[in-house]
Amino acid sequence: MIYQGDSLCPLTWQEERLHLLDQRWLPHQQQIVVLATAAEVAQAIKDMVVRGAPAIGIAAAYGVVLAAQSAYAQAPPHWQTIITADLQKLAQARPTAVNLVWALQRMQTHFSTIVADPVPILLAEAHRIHQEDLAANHRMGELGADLLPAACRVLTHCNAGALATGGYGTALGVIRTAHRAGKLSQVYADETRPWLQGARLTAWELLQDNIPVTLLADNAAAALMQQQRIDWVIVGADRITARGDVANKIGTYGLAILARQHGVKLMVVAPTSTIDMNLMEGSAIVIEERSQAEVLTVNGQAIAPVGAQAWNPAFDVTPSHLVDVIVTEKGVVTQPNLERMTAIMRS
Ligand SMILES: CSC[C@@H](O)[C@@H](O)C(=O)COP(=O)(O)O
Repeated sequence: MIYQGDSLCPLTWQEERLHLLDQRWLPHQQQIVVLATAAEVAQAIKDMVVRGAPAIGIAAAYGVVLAAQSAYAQAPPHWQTIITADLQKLAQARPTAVNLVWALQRMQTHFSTIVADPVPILLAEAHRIHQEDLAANHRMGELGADLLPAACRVLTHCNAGALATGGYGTALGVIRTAHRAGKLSQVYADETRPWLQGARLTAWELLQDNIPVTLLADNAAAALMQQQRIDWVIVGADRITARGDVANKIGTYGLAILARQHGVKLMVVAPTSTIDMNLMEGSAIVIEERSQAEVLTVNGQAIAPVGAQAWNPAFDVTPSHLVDVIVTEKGVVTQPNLERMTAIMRS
């Protein structure tokens, strides 16, 4: 297991290498993968060894350090030209989470000022991106928990926890803080088919912190809300547009509709690095489609007849009018729209 201070963390930089806690094998095995090249980092992001929007961004930042390390060793004056292909590989690893290109752009802002060995400067920036994300999560945890009533019953979807971020988590950061404050009476987690982030990662992560969790098959959420057993749905995001439309794990949109129908509130918790002010409409967000095998098999075992096909979008888009509140590290946006999103980004 990897820790940042007292926070579980999916990745760390040690001895000039990126170490990842391999999320494909949790909760049964805790394997660490050690990566030495940017191409390996891009592949690890594609394969979901590391996943979750902020964690993907942080991993990509360290990927740039690995690219620069190798390019500078090869031909010092030409390192920036040599790493172009690596930067492209990293940028294309997964399309939906904007944190990936956000982190790459942030790393590249230093390129024009670097005159000698780029590694110390780029490594310092990657560490900063990581630490800022951790701090943002703690802040969002406080802001989000403040919005919850006493004895609150919450439902979360996918894994927007320490494992998906630089540590502590976004949606799970709010749940952690609220739990510590004694404000939660029940935490439900959707199993989150097909990759089972909820069953495998969220349930594991919460139990590591001794936070009791009740797992739901995704299709049980409607009945739970109908029985008035949920007060807030709390989720993370992969990309939020300028008017507040939210791309997040497939199934979030369905939960948002259910929540509105049953008078349940929807909270989206995401750092400003997840907000893409260049896009207005959620329909413009590129939604990753993953392999059919993720739906047709479980643990490598077929669960459907040979010949069945599957559609496997990794994310969906929830329109802003179904979102009650977006919590960022800069503050809270209620009933998000362009004006309010612009104001928070400028604050
Ligand atoms: C803080 S993580 C926010 C999102 O990235 C999370 O909710 C999510 O959808 C993760 O999807 P994944 O496909 O596991 O990378």
